[in-house]
Amino acid sequence: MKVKLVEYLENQTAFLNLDNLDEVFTAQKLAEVFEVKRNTISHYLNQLNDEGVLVKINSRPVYYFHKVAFENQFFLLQHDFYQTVEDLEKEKPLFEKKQDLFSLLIGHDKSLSRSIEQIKTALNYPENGLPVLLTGESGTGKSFLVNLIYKYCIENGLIEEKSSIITVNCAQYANNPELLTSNLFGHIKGAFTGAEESRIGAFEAADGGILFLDEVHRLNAESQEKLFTYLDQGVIYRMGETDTGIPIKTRLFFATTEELESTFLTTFIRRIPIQIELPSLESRGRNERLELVYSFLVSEQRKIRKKLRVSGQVLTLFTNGNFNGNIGELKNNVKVAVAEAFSQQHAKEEIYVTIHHLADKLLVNRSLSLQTVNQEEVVIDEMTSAEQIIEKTTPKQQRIMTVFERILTEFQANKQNLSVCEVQLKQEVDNLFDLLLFETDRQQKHEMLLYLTQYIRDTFKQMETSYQIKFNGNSIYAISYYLFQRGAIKWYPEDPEINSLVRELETQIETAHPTSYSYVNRILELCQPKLDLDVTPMDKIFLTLYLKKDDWTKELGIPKAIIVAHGYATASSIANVSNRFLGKDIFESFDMPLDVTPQQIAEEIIEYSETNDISNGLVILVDMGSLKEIYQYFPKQITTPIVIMNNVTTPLAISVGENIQKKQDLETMIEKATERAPLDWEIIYPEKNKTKGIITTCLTGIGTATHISHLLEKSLPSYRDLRILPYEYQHLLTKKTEETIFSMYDIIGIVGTANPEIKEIPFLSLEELIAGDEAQQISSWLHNVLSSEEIAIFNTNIIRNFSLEKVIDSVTILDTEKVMSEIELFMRDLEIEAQIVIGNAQKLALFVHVSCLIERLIRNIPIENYSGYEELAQCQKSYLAAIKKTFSVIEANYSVKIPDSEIAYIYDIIFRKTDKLIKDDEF
Ligand SMILES: Nc1ncnc2c1ncn2[C@@H]1O[C@H](COP(=O)(O)OP(=O)(O)OP(=O)(O)O)[C@@H](O)[C@H]1O
Repeated sequence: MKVKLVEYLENQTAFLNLDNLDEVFTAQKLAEVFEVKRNTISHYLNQLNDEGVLVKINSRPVYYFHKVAFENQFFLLQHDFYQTVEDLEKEKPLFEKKQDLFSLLIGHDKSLSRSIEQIKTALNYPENGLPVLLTGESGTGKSFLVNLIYKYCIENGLIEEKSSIITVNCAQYANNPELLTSNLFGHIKGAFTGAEESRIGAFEAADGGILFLDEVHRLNAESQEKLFTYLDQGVIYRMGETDTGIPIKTRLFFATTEELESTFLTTFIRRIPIQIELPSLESRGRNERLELVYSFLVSEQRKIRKKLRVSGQVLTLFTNGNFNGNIGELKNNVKVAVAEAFSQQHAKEEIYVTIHHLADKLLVNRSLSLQTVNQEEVVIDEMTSAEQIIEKTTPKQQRIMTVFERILTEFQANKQNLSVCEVQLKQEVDNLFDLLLFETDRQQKHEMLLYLTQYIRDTFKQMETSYQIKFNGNSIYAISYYLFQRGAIKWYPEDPEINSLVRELETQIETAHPTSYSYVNRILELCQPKLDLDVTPMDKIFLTLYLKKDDWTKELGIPKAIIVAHGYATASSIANVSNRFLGKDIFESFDMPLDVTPQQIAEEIIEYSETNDISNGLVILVDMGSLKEIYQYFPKQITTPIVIMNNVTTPLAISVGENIQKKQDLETMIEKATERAPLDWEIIYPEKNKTKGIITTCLTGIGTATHISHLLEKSLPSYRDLRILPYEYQHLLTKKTEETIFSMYDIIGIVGTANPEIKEIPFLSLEELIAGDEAQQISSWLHNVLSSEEIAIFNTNIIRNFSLEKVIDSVTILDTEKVMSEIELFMRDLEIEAQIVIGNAQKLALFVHVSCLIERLIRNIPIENYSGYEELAQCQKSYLAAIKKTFSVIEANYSVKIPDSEIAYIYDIIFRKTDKLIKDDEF
């Protein structure tokens, strides 16, 4: 009875109207429906309310409805009990989710969102829509998608309800091409031996509906020809009929698992304007794979009708497994595992799926050894939906969404003028991040969180080195927690009005804080591939508002100031209060563990000074400990005066901050501070001897520069007196030795993929290093740093570590062997096409550059600007065209598109290196 009652209410709730609540939701009416006493029903209803299954509205009469069904249909509810409908309506979000049939597709809001947009465009195209070709490996959901399209067409009145969807799998007719033609186009009597009657084919059967040709690359010649006639003229000819064509209106969908390079497909593709590639399971994000697993488990639970408990390890293996048969194979594996568990435990109340029920293949999978995120086990009963499981594992998501909605509402209410409401928006974001910081239990050693924090920390370090900035220590945690909690948020406004509101806000934020915005973009760009992020404008808005600072730039001409204190938030709160009081972000803060040693404090400060422009001095406020102890660890490379003061308090920080703002000299500042209260202080003046450093750099960004630096570090026998410093190429190129790094270190050389042309500093190109001829050059830089034995070791290591394979292997995630053979092919084609001979050095450079380039394209972060492109394009049209043409090998193999800017960089590598600009007419 109780189960029936839930089922009944679940169905009814889907039709609930809050403005006019139906009496089927009252105990009275339900008692009538179930033909039991009102008291009995009331008892069950209240019990189900206590269990959180039903929501109760305590008005007159009292209403009960199904919570999950309500949430699926309308909006999320925070409680199970409300005094009135109005109370409940207060939780109604500003922007309701719009559902359509395609939302049944997992990935509709992620990997498939662009494809669904394209499909809708094709379907709604005037007259009869446009034909669409779906490509993708087996099991990626091509048939599933076409069936949904059919339902969508009916639901939206694009085709009539009675019209059909006809599917023909062309591969099934491999041995009987005639039959395929006849089945598709029909035949007239006598068309071939045995054709005793005229027959219609699939085209005619699908007239007014949808025709889906699966494995279309197996179409025989005759059918191809007939298909082209249909595509060009809209008529078909039955077999044996040449005169009268039959006009047909069917919406055509094709699918193929083949690469689009066979001759037939090439001719065919020209006639099909829309091609959609369905992503392989592996290329879908982790969250999306998890969603698929949950939804398959839920549907299995519905079949066995028993409580299903699934171990975390099983979920991890399903999510990370290697399934060549993609979603189809994953689905089968889930089915088999549940069936296996069920057959062993069918007498039990609850079926527990563990790794013992998995196919062996899954267990030998590499994923088991990968220390990736471990899922928590889930329990699924008849009331659990896949969305619920996802939601349960990520409860804070809702808050993030609510804050985002509030921000949008605020922005809208202020006539979309950021300058008027920025303070409130910033406040909202700060509160949210504070909440995430304080409510996310740091002890909760969630693998994912640890991984995220570590990765964000590394990313920040990278950014700090390349941009010479310093992030607040807390922001590493705040951003990691944000990304952790935000996880798989699916909500992204589909409503065009809200969408444009979001864009408008993003644009205004970008205009108001271009530097912070560009840092945020860079952070997200660096994190996106590693963290499986689905970056939305919401992230950019949140993070820019959170991180924005007025003094990212260096031209303030005042000393930098930091507060270092023991305790979880002591330093950051003094810094926060002081900065707010001073109206400027004067202080950075370092929260140190209680047991930190003076040496660690010194190291933290040294690191800060390495990555920040401290040429105007550095003021350090600490809370305790002997200053002498701290500064004895300061190395020789400090080139600027440093002030250290002890016993930091908020009033002291404010006083120092005020003097910093007034640009007082350091001695005066100390004098003023000591007037307030006695305190210990020290000033350290710089010595001349700086630590030596080698810069690594790369045209294509700091990522590759960092990889190169690791290889160099690995080659060094000791790392004591030499630092390897990855650095942004563009900064070196424009600022040369004015960059702070040169005042911090005695730079003895630069290694990289492009020469930043700094006169005073020797440069060694990566390809020279790989070629090995110039290895001595780098060791000659090291004479004063390493002993001769160490140099010998270094030389051997360099030869080993800088082999071409090693370099490519370490700079990209690609399959080195495969990518090398493709680049080789590309270079050969290019030599033929452009009638040139590419020198060995350029070849080495191309190997490294192009493999990084392929990876960038796969990750969708190409370099999009190339200064002077117009001019280059005019003078070197044919060479650029030749590169572009030969590059199509790589484009096709990786399904990527290469932008003109990247072509220009390749041009540079091949031609500019030789320093002779070849005129087009020589070509
Ligand atoms: N986006 C999706 N969301 C939920 N289920 C999906 C999705 N895509 C595919 N599936 C499921 O995966 C299974 C395999 O999909 P489908 O048979 O459509 O693949 P296919 O690409 O047509 O494969 P083949 O080329 O082998 O015919 C289907 O049972 C479908 O239920």
